[in-house]
Amino acid sequence: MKLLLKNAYLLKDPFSQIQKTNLLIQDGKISKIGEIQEDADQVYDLSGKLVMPGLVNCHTHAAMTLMRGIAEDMNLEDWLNKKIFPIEAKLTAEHVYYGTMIAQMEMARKGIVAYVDMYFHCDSVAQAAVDFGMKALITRGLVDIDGDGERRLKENILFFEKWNGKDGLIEVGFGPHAPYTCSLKYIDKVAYVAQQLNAPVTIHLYESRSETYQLEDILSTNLANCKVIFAHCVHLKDEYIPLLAKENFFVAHNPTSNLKLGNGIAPIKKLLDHGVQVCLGTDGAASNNTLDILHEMRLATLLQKMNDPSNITVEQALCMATIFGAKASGLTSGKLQVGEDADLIVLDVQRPWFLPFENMKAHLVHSASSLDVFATMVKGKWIYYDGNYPTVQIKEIIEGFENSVRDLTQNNV
Ligand SMILES: CSC[C@H]1O[C@@H](n2cnc3c(O)ncnc32)[C@H](O)[C@@H]1O
Ligand SMILES: [Zn+2]
Repeated sequence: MKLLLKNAYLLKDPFSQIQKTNLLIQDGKISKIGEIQEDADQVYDLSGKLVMPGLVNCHTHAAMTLMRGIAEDMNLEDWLNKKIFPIEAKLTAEHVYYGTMIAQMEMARKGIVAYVDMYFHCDSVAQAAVDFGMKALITRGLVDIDGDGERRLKENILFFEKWNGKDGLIEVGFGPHAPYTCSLKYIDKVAYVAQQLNAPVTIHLYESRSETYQLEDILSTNLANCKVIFAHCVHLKDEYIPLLAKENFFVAHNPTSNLKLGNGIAPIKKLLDHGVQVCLGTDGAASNNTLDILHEMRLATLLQKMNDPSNITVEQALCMATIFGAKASGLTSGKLQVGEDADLIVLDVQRPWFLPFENMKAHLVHSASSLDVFATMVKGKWIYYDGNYPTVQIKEIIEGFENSVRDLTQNNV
């Protein structure tokens, strides 16, 4: 299958100049950029539109769309213990499928091509990603404080064997939840298994003020040898920052969730200055309440500028949302060049807030909103195009989602 995207403005990566050009996409990959004479099966005239690398959401719990708006104005501890955990105890595979589907529809609408998930009923998450055509690094959330950690780890291993690499869309990793729900011994064991399987790990770290464990202890486990995405890192002691500057470590910054749950602002400027690889996440829809990486990119940037506007540049912001997220997730390249998967988004830039055109990169960070996203493509397939979701039956999904919410909230509100 050959697709021709004609007359588009192209931003190949955060550091390149925008140029007007054409892209040929063949069998899911970018096969040519420039003058194209070849015939294609489908031709799209993208005059007035900008094509750029798709955004990556490096920390979420997709199915928590089911709990969006259910617990507002609470701190992390009460939010989790009083509201979220009791509802999650009732989750079924079917609920997670529909919750994940709705999350994916939202993310695709907002220009996200790939996400990193930590949750339960992972077969449902993976099935939803494959059915929708979105890329996902999926981890089984692992906890051992209740003595049932081994069973969960076995489940994660079986899930790895079944789904890792599926359709070039799915990567499977391991998700020890946090140092306050996992013993050091358990984190060590999970990381050992992940290392043997060459699988990535993601874990919540230093999200709230009450998290006072020692980073040296966490990094004395096998985690040090794994590719790890540390979500949050808000309450890091200064001396811990250099310990995270490693090729195999990434920090997923979730500014909206951190503010909304009253946890504060992560030291992103300091992390970047020390060479830590920072990417962006939304966290779940129950603590955000949107799944919008363009919004996170702008908020992250503004928060770091609070004391000094030179703290973070337009290019750094775009890198966090694209290339760094791509590298952290391992799902996509974050760049549009020949030979790469066609994981891209199309923005309608014929709007007053994208003028003057010359300063487009700044507009992408500081003026754009997700409503400017016109289309989203993963591996050469449109998963969102001008108001439509070509891969799914929207009515059936909304019905399944609404039934799931009804199941979960009966006798609970
Ligand atoms: C064990 S599966 C994932 C687990 O994480 C919970 N969760 C969602 N958001 C957060 C957050 O901000 N901090 C800590 N834990 C979070 C989710 O509800 C699942 O139980
Ligand atoms: Zn989280």
